[in-house]
Formats: sequence, structure tokens, C-alpha cells
Amino acid sequence: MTRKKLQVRILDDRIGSEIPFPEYATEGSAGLDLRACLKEPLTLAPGDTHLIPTGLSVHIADPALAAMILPRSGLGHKHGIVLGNLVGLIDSDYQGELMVSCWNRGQTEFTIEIGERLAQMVLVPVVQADFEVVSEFNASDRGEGGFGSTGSH
Ligand SMILES: O=c1ccn([C@H]2C[C@H](O)[C@@H](COP(=O)(O)OP(=O)(O)OP(=O)(O)O)O2)c(=O)[nH]1
Ligand SMILES: [Mg+2]
Repeated sequence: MTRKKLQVRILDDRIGSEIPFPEYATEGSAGLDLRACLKEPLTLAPGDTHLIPTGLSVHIADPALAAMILPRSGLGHKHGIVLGNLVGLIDSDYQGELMVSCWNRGQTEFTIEIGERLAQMVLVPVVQADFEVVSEFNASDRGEGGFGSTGSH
């Protein structure tokens, strides 16, 4: 197993005690759960979106990496708590606090407790593009077909 060293700053002194430090839940987990670093519980009414601090910042530093913030399936499916931006992308040069945009897309209010696991962060490889402007592409099997062009089933 290869792990990447990732610099992290702890911005709230409750992290590591009252609010656990993020860790992989199992050996095979892809994501690190990010927790709500709130001063008090926060109730999201149906339709509400709130930007919630995590109490942590990371500096990925390597442009060949990024982090994605993804919803947790249980919160999203059972309680309608997903991300206001659908997916969060953390740039390798971002040094600010990791924030989670929480959107209650459900029909009932939901209370986010202090330290609740809200979302998960996944480190992903990135390839930056170097655009080469051309007038034509070499022909491919698909060509310009998309959006269902290969049939309805
Ligand atoms: O869920 C998220 C999404 C983004 N960010 C931080 C890290 C990211 O590197 C930065 C900018 O995000 P993005 O590029 O998606 O937002 P933008 O609206 O394009 O803002 P900017 O103009 O700052 O790039 O905000 C978070 O903390 N949480
Ligand atoms: Mg941006």
C-alpha cells in the first residue's frame, strides 16, 4: 500500500479530542470522513444550504494530485444531505480551511451535530492539459455522436 504524505493544519483545538481527526475507516477505504467543526448543532431546513467548516486545512502541493469532496451515501440516501456544489474539488495549491457545502435536498429538517461526519475526501491523480489547437481530429469510431447515440438500451 502506498500512502502520500499530506501536510495538514489543525485550525480548531477540539480536533483530535472532541472532534476526531480524519482517518480511513477501514484498510480499503477510499475516503477520509470530514467532520462538522461547529460551535453548536445546526438545523438545516428542507432546501437549506450551509457552508460548514472542518477545522482543517491541507496543502496538497503536488499539481498532479487533487482532492475531491464527495457525499456520504448514507446521509445522502437516507436523509437527503448532499453537497451544495454536488462535488467539491480541492486544488493542490489551496491552503484555506476545508469547507463542506451541505444541502438538505430532502423533505424534512436535519440537525448536523458537532463532529458529525458530513462528507468524504478522496485524493485523486490529476493530469493537467497542454492544449494543442488543431483544425481536424483523426477520425474515431464514435466521431461526434453522444448523448445516447449508441442506442436506447
Ligand atoms: O467543497 C469545496 C470546494 C472547494 N473548496 C475550496 C478548495 C478549492 O481549491 C477552492 C476553490 O474551489 P473551486 O475552484 O471549486 O471554486 P471557485 O468557485 O472556482 O473558486 P475560486 O475562484 O477560488 O477558484 O475552494 C472547499 O473547501 N470545499
Ligand atoms: Mg476555481
